[in-house]
Amino acid sequence: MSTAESFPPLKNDLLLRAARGEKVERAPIWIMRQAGRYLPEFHEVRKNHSFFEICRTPELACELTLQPIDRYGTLLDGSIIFSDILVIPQALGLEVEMIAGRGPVFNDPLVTPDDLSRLKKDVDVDKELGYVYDAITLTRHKLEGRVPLFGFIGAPWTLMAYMIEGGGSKTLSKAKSWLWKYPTETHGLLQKITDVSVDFLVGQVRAGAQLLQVFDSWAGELSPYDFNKFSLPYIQQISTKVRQRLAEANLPDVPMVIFAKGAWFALEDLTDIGYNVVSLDWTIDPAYARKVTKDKVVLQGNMDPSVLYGGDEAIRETATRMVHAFGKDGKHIANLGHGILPTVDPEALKVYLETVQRVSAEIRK
Ligand SMILES: Cc1c2[nH]c(c1CCC(=O)O)Cc1[nH]c(c(CCC(=O)O)c1C)Cc1[nH]c(c(CCC(=O)O)c1C)Cc1[nH]c(c(C)c1CCC(=O)O)C2
Repeated sequence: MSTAESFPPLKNDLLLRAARGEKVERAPIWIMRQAGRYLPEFHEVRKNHSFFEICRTPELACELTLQPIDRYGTLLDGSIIFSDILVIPQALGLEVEMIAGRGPVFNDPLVTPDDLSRLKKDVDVDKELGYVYDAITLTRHKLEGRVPLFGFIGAPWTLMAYMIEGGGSKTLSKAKSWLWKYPTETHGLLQKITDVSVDFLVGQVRAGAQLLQVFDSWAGELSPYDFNKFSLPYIQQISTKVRQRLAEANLPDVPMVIFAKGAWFALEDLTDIGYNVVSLDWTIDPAYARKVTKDKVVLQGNMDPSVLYGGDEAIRETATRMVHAFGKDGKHIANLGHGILPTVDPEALKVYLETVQRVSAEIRK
């Protein structure tokens, strides 16, 4: 395997500097789901391969990771490895398929704690998910240092919810019923996912990931009380243990980002659990977030992804307002408040990227 020393030198380190909380010349920008279905070049590749086949083929995962970087050039300051949060449930032994029009579907989701015996006992994460590491290493080379590369995972609560619901769900009532009916088994499952996640994130850094993001996409479905009990302790463990393990292995102490979608109530707690960056969805006002987080973390986000359907003028106006709201003193990584939607015009995203870069440079002069 390649060592960090053998990767091409980084030419644009704006995202890394901003994530560490340094004062930078303008807000860096990248977009959640920037490699995906809104790009015609994505569909060109996708029509010949299933989704998880792409994830498991490092050359294809690399090609898709690079598509937005090739298209937008210097308008993007970061990349994220093409993969999915559901590779961990797969590594634990569950079968997941991506069905057109429906999204992810588990063939045999967990129904009661008896089903936990179907999960693998000792998961050799490096063996099961080595294909992600290979994709990361290859991509670091092919990026040629243009921008840094994110690795990622789904948070334990979000993954547990998928494993029980068996796919998307409006209410998460099946997964939530576990919290109260089977609290002991729930904590056991969350711990198991956490342990695998720690190994997996360390492996991603060893393979070349320069930042890490944890997606707790379903955080906002929990009450504050249940979030504190069933999500927060595990995402905290992840940052603490990953940093310990990176130090022990002499690997770089990479910046970590937490995105707990919908969990506005947790904003203050999220500043104290070992993450450098807290990612905000669009329902949180940037000035409010700055006040609550007391400048302890870098903030990421947060334009409503649907504004990209609103025409160039609305995009410019909203993006400008957002950049001003996060302030000229920095500590902001621009993004959307959630992933870019699949039917957005790629030219609309370009307007957003251009506006953010221009306005944020202007106000910091
Ligand atoms: C919840 C979640 C998933 N996956 C992910 C999350 C967390 C982020 C979020 O909250 O949106 C994370 C993810 N999924 C994908 C990436 C790749 C990198 C990138 O952001 O560019 C990342 C970071 C590719 C993907 N993951 C998926 C696609 C589309 C697959 C296809 O071609 O059909 C892509 C490009 C499929 C996927 N994967 C998942 C769902 C619910 C779906 C279907 C619906 C949807 O796309 O939003 C699970």
